[in-house]
Amino acid sequence: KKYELQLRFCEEVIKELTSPRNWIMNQYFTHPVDPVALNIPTYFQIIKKPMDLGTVQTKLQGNAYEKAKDFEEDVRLVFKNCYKFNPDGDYVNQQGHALEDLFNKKWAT
Ligand SMILES: Cc1ccc(Nc2c(-c3ccc(O)cc3)nc3c(C)cccn23)cc1
Repeated sequence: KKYELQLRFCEEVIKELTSPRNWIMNQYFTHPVDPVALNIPTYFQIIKKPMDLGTVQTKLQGNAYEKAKDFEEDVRLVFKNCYKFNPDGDYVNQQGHALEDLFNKKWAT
């Protein structure tokens, strides 16, 4: 029972993070980074564990997360990758922090 409730909460949170209402912030994080499209050939040398919020949502729907902690870890990996690749002050970095703030607010409730 407890597990289903946790899972439903994760669904609510990922829905909010990927909502078109938050497109300004989340557009960089809802799909896997495409190093060819973005002309960043070194991306996979810098980012060893790529992750994006679309993949998190697919994993959640496919029951790939044993517990909420595993879900949280993947969400935080998206932000960690963003800060590693996009230097402090860069626009995409700032959008990552803004989206992470939203996540922390929802996750803490
Ligand atoms: C030359 C250059 C510099 C910065 C970026 N960042 C960036 C990223 C990105 C997101 C998450 C992430 O972990 C890494 C990169 N996504 C984008 C998009 C969708 C458009 C423009 C820039 N974007 C792209 C190319």
